[in-house]
Amino acid sequence: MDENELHLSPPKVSCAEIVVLLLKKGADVNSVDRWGRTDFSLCLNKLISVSVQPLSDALNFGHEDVCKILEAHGGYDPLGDSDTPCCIIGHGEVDMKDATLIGEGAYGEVYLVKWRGTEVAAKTIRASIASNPMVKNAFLKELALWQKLRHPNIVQFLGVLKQSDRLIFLTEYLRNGSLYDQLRKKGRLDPLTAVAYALDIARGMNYLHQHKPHAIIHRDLTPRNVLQDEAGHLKVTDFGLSKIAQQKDSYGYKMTGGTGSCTVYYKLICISFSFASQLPKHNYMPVYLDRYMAPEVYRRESYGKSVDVFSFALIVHEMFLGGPSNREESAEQVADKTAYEDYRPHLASYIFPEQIKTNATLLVVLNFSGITFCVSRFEEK
Ligand SMILES: Nc1ncnc2c1ncn2[C@@H]1O[C@H](COP(=O)(O)OP(=O)(O)OP(=O)(O)O)[C@@H](O)[C@H]1O
Repeated sequence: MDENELHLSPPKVSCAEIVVLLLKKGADVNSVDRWGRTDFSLCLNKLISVSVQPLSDALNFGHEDVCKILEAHGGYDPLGDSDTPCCIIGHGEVDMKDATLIGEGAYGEVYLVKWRGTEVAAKTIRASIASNPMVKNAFLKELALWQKLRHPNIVQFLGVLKQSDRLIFLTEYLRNGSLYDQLRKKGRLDPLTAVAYALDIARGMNYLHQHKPHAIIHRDLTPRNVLQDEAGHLKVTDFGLSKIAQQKDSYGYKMTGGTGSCTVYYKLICISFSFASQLPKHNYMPVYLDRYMAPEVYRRESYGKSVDVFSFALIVHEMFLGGPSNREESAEQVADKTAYEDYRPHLASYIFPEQIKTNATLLVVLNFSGITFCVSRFEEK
């Protein structure tokens, strides 16, 4: 099928026509994707690919007609301000033959390498992903946005390694590995450590959410994407890269059940950086299902920054609990129950630290960090 056309039974309707129609119906211009998909065109889901920000997506795929319509209606490209190309590091500067393998994720392997006398992490992107020019382009745009960010709780991006055959980028190296590894080894964290970690993550996320001119939504905040430096501080990494996974789906990659090891809750501790309902919404269809996914994402509804708040709350819960309460269930089962049965993992009062329940200074500390936190009533069982 020509990707410019959707075969509705009959007649054929072009994407541009659908977009115009939906805008007339009052659809939010930043929620209509290049396929004309909005909340109320979900019936088209089976026919269409999925996208994140409509205008960036349309630009990426060269749908000029759709771009014009979206721009005329005030659509924006959150990546538009990242025109600055990624900092390129000459391949002679890093010897990949001397690289030590640190780990492997969905996109490729991660190595420890030396660059300018410093240990840094080199993330390789599988050739099967990077060899597609459109996907590579989208990836580089994301990296260009990342390269502009500077925050003590955001992993520092350093540059893209000039390699003809592969896509490799360098970030700072965090010696203590991921929060996921730590939780797996140690289990439940002591309350003060958990609070300190929560603040680190929240500060990093708050910085992303306050990014101007448009908020950066992580979409894939999990303990695997939170790394720890030698001093014990946590830093958030890999934001925005979940979009690339999404691209993978369009090219026939396998949807996985997710590797997330944990589960969690939402109502018990409701921690919000901001008033989620007032935030801009986007459509996003996840490829990797995981236990941290907000119900609206799983249900393919419009979403905003609050999806990260959901994942964040789950991580906080897990730090107190030490692991998922329903390990026996698959990520998909958990996501399904959360989205459609209003399931929220239980946090028993004997697990929930007394200090957190009663200690008013916690709220002061949280507010002091400039983040609006709201710790809701703890549900006793
Ligand atoms: N900058 C870094 N410094 C130190 N270790 C890192 C760094 N980035 C990644 N790692 C390690 O490499 C492993 C693989 O990372 P990667 O980001 O590729 O995948 P992941 O986050 O574990 O999973 P997924 O790709 O599904 O998100 C991580 O578990 C982490 O331990």
